Parts: sequence; structure tokens; C-alpha cells
Amino acid sequence: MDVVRTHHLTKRYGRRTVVDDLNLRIPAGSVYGFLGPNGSGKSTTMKMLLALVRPTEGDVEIFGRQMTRDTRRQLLGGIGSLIEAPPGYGHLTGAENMMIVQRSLRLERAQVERAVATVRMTEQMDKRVREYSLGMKQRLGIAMALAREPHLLVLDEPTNGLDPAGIEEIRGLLRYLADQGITVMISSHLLEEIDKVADHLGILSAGRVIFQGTRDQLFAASAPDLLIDTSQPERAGEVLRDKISVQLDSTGHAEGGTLRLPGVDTPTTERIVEDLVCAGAAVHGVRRDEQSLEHVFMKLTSGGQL
Ligand SMILES: Nc1ncnc2c1ncn2[C@@H]1O[C@H](COP(=O)(O)OP(=O)(O)OP(=O)(O)O)[C@@H](O)[C@H]1O
Repeated sequence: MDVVRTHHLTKRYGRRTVVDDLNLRIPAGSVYGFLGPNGSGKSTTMKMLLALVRPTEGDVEIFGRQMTRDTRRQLLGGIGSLIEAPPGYGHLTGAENMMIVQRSLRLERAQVERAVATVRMTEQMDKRVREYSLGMKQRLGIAMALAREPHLLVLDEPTNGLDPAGIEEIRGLLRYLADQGITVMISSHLLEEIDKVADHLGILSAGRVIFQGTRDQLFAASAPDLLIDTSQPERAGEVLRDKISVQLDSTGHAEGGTLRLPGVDTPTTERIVEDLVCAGAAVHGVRRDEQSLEHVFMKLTSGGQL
């Protein structure tokens, strides 16, 4: 079952379309990494899921029910969120901030205490929030989102500005929450920050989803560069130049060189090798380049296609 589904979700500001025809699918129990460069429309999408921004077109379905004026209150009751800057009044202590959350949502004290313990902030509750580090502020914000014991947690760039240790701490927390059965949607403009924790990915570029699926599917869909080792790289380059974009890899051998060919599928690989051999350019190696997910992401969001 999907916890979140959107249907043709679109937001326009004036003539500008900032979210364009989005069909998101967030499976129950997943950690869904919502990725895209700055300005690609992640926050706007999340705000539409939380009914903070009204869609221009399309609709949002949460827990299998359409978000309408009548269902909104109930559906939002099952969602915890952290959007933009960490919340909380700086001049109040962590405990006082949590008390405000407890009262405004009419929660039990035990619920608030559990949320604070989950983010490992119990010892910091007597400090004023303005004395917290950024990581502590983020954790307090997550505790606020968790206090209502949501089924879905929506976190907009919770790792923004954190040092590597702080990022790892948030990752560990998300893994723990996912193990408890909470579905987590987390946005970031840096793949490496959420790659290790997200099992599903949605990649946004200029308001459109350019990939949605599992991490493995992302790799499978994006063919790694083909590397061809040949003892006559110039000759091989000439043979292929008209047919395909070729570059001579910097890792050329003394006795020859390596050609790098992007976006080549298996049948084309077979044809290329045949062409080279027929043209007298000996081939002594054909391989695929190992690529990192970061590389795939950069390729996709800089206009590359799947
Ligand atoms: N209220 C608004 N009025 C007009 N334009 C807006 C408004 N809110 C957002 N935008 C524009 O919509 C685009 C998408 O913004 P959004 O904040 O959703 O992107 P984002 O992917 O979350 O980026 P970032 O990581 O920088 O927050 C941006 O170009 C932004 O300037």
C-alpha cells in the first residue's frame, strides 16, 4: 500500500510552473528520499502534501484517502513534519517548547517524553533552544514532529548545514523510525546525505519527476559508460566519431588507450566492437565503468535522460 499518492499534482505561481504534473508513490514503511537541486520544487511539493500550499491542479491522497477540506484535519493528525528552519522558540527551554506542543496537540506527557528520548535529547531539555547546536535544534524539531506518534513523517532538508557526525546521527534516527514502521519522506539536494538511508528515491528536476523507484532500479535504468581498451585509440576514435560521442579516457595505457562511450546499450556495444575489429582497430578490453549513485544523480539532474 502507498501512504502517499499524488495525481497530476501541479503548482503554478503566476505563469511559472514550479511543480509539474507529479505522480508520487510512497510505499508504506519506506524511507523515501526526495531529491533535487535547489529550487526544483521539493519544499513546494511537501507543503502541498501538508495542505500548507494549495495545488493549482491535481490532488493528494494520504493513507488511501483524498485530502479535501473535510478529511484534511484527520489526515494531518497522522503526519508529523519538519519544514524549513528548525521550529522552537529560542528564548524558551527544550522542555518548555515541548510543553507547548503537548498542550496545543492535547497529547499525554508520556508521548512527549518518548519523542524526546527517541531523538536522544532528554538530557538537554533544561537548556534554552538558542543555546542548542544546529543538530540539537533539528533533533528537537523531529521530536516535535514525532510527539503525535505519526504514521508518516515529512522532513524537509533535516540534514542541511549539519556536519558529517550530525548527518550520520539523523540517518541513524531515520533507520530507527523506519524499523518502528513509520514511513519517512526526507528531502535533500545532496544525494550522499540520504543515499545510505533511503530505500526509495524520487528525483525532481525543474518541477518534474525524472526518476522514481528503488535505488537498484535507478542504477539499472542508467547505463554506465562503456570503456573500450584498444591498441589504436586514434583509429578507433575515427571509426566511431560519426556514430557516437567518444572521448579518450585519461587512464590511457602506454601501448594504447581507452575510449569512453556514454549511454551505450548492449546491442550497440556488440555492433561497436564488430565495427572496430572490421576496421582493423584491435580491441583488447570491453568493460563498464563502475559509477556512484552521486554520478548517476548529477547526470540526471543536469539534463541527462534515463
Ligand atoms: N510563494 C511563492 N511564490 C512564488 N514563487 C515561489 C513561491 N514559493 C516557491 N517559489 C519558487 O518555486 C521554485 C521551487 O521552490 P521550492 O522551495 O519548492 O524548491 P526546493 O526544491 O525546495 O528548493 P530549496 O532546496 O532551495 O528549498 C523556486 O524557484 C521558488 O523561487
